[in-house]
Amino acid sequence: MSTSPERTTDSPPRLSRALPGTPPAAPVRIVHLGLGNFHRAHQAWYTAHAGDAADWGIAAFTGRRPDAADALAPQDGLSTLITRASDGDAFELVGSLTAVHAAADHQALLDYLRRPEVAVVTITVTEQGYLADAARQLRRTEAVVADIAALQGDPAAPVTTLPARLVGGLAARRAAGAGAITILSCDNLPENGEVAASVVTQLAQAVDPALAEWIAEHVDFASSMVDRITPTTTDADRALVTAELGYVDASPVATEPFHEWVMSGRFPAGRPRWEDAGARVVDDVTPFEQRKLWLLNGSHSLLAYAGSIRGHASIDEAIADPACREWVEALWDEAAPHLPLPAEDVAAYRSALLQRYANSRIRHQLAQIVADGSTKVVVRTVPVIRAERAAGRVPLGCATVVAAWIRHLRGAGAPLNDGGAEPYLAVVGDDDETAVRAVLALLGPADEVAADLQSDDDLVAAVIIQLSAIG
Ligand SMILES: NC(=O)c1ccc[n+]([C@@H]2O[C@H](COP(=O)([O-])OP(=O)(O)OC[C@H]3O[C@@H](n4cnc5c(N)ncnc54)[C@H](O)[C@@H]3O)[C@@H](O)[C@H]2O)c1
Ligand SMILES: O=P(O)(O)OC[C@@H](O)[C@@H](O)[C@H](O)[C@H](O)CO
Repeated sequence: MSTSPERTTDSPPRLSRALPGTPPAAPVRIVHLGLGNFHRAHQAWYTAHAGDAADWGIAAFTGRRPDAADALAPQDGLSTLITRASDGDAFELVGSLTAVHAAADHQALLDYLRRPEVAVVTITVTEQGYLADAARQLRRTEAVVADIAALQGDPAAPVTTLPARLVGGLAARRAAGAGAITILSCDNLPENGEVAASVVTQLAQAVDPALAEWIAEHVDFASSMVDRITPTTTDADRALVTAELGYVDASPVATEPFHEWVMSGRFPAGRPRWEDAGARVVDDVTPFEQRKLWLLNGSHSLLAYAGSIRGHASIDEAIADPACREWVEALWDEAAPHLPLPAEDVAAYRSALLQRYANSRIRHQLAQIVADGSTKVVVRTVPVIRAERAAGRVPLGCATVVAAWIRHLRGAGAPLNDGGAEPYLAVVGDDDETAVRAVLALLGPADEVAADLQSDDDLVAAVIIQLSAIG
């Protein structure tokens, strides 16, 4: 669908539902937490394309700062999706956001969750937003401790962390007798539904064990693998929308044509017919998650750290560098044998990824992808390192990710942007061998089934070699 409202004045009008040709607002039946670009290119797009879209409006809340709600409220939640193929752009007005709110508008969140017709809460708050450690235990940060105290005093008290916002909302739903609901994570985390369940349940337990019991009986924590490369918006994107469509959109979103959503959940209160837009509901999302996290996100991290150190600014530039391409292929060769999917599917996925990365019109900035390595490297790379070492091989591609990330933590390449980097920053300044062993100790401590990575001399040697090989 391409929408081009008539131009009525010399200065272009602001996008809003008052413009001709804009879709009507649907009743709110979905709440979203983490109103960012990806939500609008993905879940909001799928919802707009469901056959029953007219019944499913979204009330979206930002994760922390109010900016996205401030930009979208004056335009009634509408935004323009620019689907950016390698040979041109297509424009579409996405109208599934019925209401937008700042995260601080906690009472609005409680109000929505009290409504029985609200059936699904979707989440895109980044990996760090879950406040889970590697063992999925809720991190008792200052903000979490303050939120627990606030909810113990009053379940409707304003809170700030994702687990507490959900617990407050579920307490309101329980008190209103509004019944079962699905919480559907759409972040790049393995078993993201289980992670959400774990942090919400632990926080609820600390607030009120009876609420935790209610949650166990009434809340369906669904998992999903989500995919659509969606960079941050540029001024050029905004100018393009005005030039092409004749209205001012303060916050359009540019994205690639490819999109994928594979989910697993029970959806006791219903859901839109997302499969009409290509989504798949499966029993077990794990193979799809592993394929995406190890191949796509793992190579994105590699390209972001190594590529920016080598002077590149975006994914398309980095993948055109033969050295980066070789490391990416090595990483994929290491991950592929451990994916529980047919070899031909994995090969097709790899070749599609190369085409997606080469789309120079997307210009996905490495400075965006480098963020939060302390949470991302561990889930994207460590499982493959362990599987390859168990098979008796030294994984050079994975070693390159770790080496490039250490160089990044030492100040090379794109600027560091990682709230969880502290423990790593404390050790990367040492000599190479000490630093590599200390980083591997943090990334891969011993557990019941696996040895610690820091004592693996062959792996340590490979990472040290790659520290200089990156250039
Ligand atoms: N952009 C993509 O290509 C893409 C693709 C697949 C999955 N994702 C997932 O979506 C997430 C968001 O991506 P985006 O492009 O929309 O980013 P964005 O920066 O546009 O939006 C991020 C949202 O998360 C919130 N947030 C950030 N850190 C938070 C924290 N610590 N606690 C609570 N809320 C927090 C922000 O307030 C904002 O609402 C990613 O981290 C990833 O897990 C993104
Ligand atoms: O969004 P993040 O920070 O988890 O990871 C950065 C990119 O790897 C990611 O956004 C991908 O582009 C995306 O996952 C593609 O679907």
